[in-house]
Amino acid sequence: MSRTILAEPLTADAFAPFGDVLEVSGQPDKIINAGRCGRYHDRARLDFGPEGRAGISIFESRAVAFPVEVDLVERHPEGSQAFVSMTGHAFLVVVAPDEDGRPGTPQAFVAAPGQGINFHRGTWHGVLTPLHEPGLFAVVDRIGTTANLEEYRFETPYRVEPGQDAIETGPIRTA
Ligand SMILES: NC(=O)N[C@@H](O)C(=O)O
Ligand code: NI
Repeated sequence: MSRTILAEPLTADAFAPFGDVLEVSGQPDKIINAGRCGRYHDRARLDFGPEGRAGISIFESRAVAFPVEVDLVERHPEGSQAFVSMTGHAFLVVVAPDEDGRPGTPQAFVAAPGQGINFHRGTWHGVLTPLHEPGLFAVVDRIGTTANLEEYRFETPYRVEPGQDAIETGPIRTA
């Protein structure tokens, strides 16, 4: 028996309690490269703790298809974690509020092509979940000597279905 949640489109406002959405939004903060490039400057709150350092790892993960069963979430108590698709495909993001040290009811979002995410330190989240192959991502997170990982397994899994507005199209297409 599982409980169903609907994945909604990822927006900065809806995701704000959990982290940052990495996307082109508003006007660029700086125009650089001889006017050819807009820089959307410093758009995520990164945190690697006093003992850790920033690292970029490459994740090559198998893609999944809806409905997606979520029976496990995790969090990183010592640092933030960012997922940046290297193929421009959509991916599923599952987060949950903390309720006295345990995850509450999860929320699911579909990150559209052109969106990445950065979980703030300690945010309960599902693991990297690509929706299209290849599931190739750059992951910016804490490198350190501790595990920096707390996992929680739900007694009853959640079944994530796409909400009607969730965007799943393939790679970003230039105009
Ligand atoms: N464990 C690991 O490196 N990845 C997870 O943290 C994840 O969120 O995918
Ligand atoms: Ni993680």
